[in-house]
Amino acid sequence: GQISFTPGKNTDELDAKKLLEEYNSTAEVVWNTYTEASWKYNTDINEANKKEMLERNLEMAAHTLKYGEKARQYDTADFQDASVKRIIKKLSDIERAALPSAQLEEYNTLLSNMETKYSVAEVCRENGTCHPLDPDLQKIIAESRDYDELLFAWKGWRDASGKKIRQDYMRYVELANKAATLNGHSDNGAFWRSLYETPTFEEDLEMLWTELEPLYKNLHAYVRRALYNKYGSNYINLKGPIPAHLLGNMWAQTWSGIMDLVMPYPHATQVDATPAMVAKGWNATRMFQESDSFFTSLGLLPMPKEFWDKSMLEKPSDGRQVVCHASAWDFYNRKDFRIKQCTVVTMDDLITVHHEMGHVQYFLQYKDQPVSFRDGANPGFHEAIGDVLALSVSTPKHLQSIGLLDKVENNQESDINFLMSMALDKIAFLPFGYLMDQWRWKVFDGRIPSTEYNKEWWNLRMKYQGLCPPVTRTEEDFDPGAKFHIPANVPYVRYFVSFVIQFQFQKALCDAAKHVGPLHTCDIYKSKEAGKLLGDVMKLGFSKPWPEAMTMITGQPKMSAQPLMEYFKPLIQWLEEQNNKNNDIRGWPEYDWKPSTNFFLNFFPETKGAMSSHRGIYFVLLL
Ligand SMILES: C[C@H](N[C@H](C(=O)O)[C@@H]1CCCN1C(=O)[C@@H](N)CC(=O)O)C(=O)N1CCC[C@H]1C(=O)O
Ligand SMILES: [Zn+2]
Repeated sequence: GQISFTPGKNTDELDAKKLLEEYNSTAEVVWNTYTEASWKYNTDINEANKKEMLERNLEMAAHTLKYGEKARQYDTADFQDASVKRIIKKLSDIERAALPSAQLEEYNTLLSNMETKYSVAEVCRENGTCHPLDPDLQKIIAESRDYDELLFAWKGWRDASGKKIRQDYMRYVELANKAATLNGHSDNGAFWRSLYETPTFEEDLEMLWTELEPLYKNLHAYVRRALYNKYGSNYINLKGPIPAHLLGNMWAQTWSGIMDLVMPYPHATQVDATPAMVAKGWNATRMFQESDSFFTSLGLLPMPKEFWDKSMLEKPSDGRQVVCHASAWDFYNRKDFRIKQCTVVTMDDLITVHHEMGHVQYFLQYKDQPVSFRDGANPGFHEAIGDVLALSVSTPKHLQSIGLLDKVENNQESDINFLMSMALDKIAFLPFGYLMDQWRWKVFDGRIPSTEYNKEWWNLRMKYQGLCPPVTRTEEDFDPGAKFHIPANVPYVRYFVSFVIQFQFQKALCDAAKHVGPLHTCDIYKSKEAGKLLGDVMKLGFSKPWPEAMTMITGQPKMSAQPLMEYFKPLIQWLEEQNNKNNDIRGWPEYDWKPSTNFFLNFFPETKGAMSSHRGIYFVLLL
């Protein structure tokens, strides 16, 4: 047929293949050098390490620019090799390397400053003790049942973190958008969405949310009732939003921290393995070994020696400042893979261990792909792997088999207890996973101007999560900046995608493992068939469009909420009955209700406990 080509473009496929070989071998060296410098900075925050990391980042950008410009010379329309076409297309988007060098330096400096401010932020009491997020403030938010102590941690963290990066963030948005437009995108949000290669991506997400919202509203109503029983009508309105600091997590993104307040049947099987982990002297290494054993039980790959030698599995006690937010690292030399996690010995962190180990398993499985393909089929796939295995590990049966639960019964009440604990993480998360990038996409495309950053943040928190701030917020605040992924410039809708597809994967793997019975009781431990399904998809990396990978696992190419709804079916019915029995409405129509605020405590949190003393009275006299 007619040979089509763009005048002046190179259509020589062999040429292109040679270019890609050169790109791949040089990229491994440049990316490895940068990643080592980034690791050094993340595990020892100081000016020297920051300087080195920024320099290596510029070298990496120069490499991206050089090969990006070469890649753009090709017209691949008539190429035979689909992989060559796919890599040329990916290289042609050079992201931040498109910025003029002065702006690239400014951009990289902004990013490292924002992430550092977040990572070193702490909240100090009047008596001089200061609390970092990890582990102090997270522990208070998860364990305290004192409304004002929770407010101290919640407000303190936002004052110490988000508030401090608002200016940086405004400039970051400008530069991120400039880089995106220089690469042909309308804005940075459009660039982020393009990674899914799905023209109907936003509509697909909205449809999934529409299907899942009723589950969330039933859970929200039930939890609101439990919090009403605990904190009373001054602080909880049964027809209104829930104050955001009462859900057991600093961002109210998962609610398993308040399982004790919502436990359906206190006398049936317990589900929290934390006490047993502590009693049996588990430490971080033990938690990672347990996870490694689960992966290898499926026939997947063990962690290499470098992983155990070079990872940072606990918060250092030698005074070094580190980025504590857990993360998994690929060093792009096919040998070196690490996790950095300030691990604490809790069930919640055992789940995070599996999440991070899922990333490293993916790194290991695709390590022999060209660097351009060393990514998830889509970002949601990368987030789902570890969580799928954690669905099996979390079952009471599996926890008992590893000595973390003693009494396990097979009855309806125990089932409901288990499903409630899972719903507090998986269903509670959905609106948060969805709203994070709803906010950012609107910031990038200009629908949210910087004068309304915080107002629109709380509008979305109200609309999707049915939460309200416990104290008045203004545009002096910057609450989105109090969540790691915002200063760290990490997209978030990947987690919403993951929380949906991980149940599709679980259903498919449980079928492969010949599981019989309800989906929520499935434990794929030791199933080589399940492991093969997952391993074969991970080996592909980013080499094929994700619907092909989805079809390899589930037999069909689309995201679907059905398996998640099947998994939680028994609980959804139970919640409906409970909410009807309590005559509780679903939703928060009294959206402008506010919890009562104790004036002194909001402005003088240290006066907590000193209220009855002279100071309080003195203040009144002053007034
Ligand atoms: C605890 C977890 N840390 C992230 C993750 O593991 O995704 C870290 C930080 C940002 C990216 N990242 C990586 O490790 C990447 N290098 C992985 C990759 O290679 O793509 C995290 O942030 N989570 C887990 C559930 C919800 C969310 C949260 O806690 O809000
Ligand atoms: Zn992840």
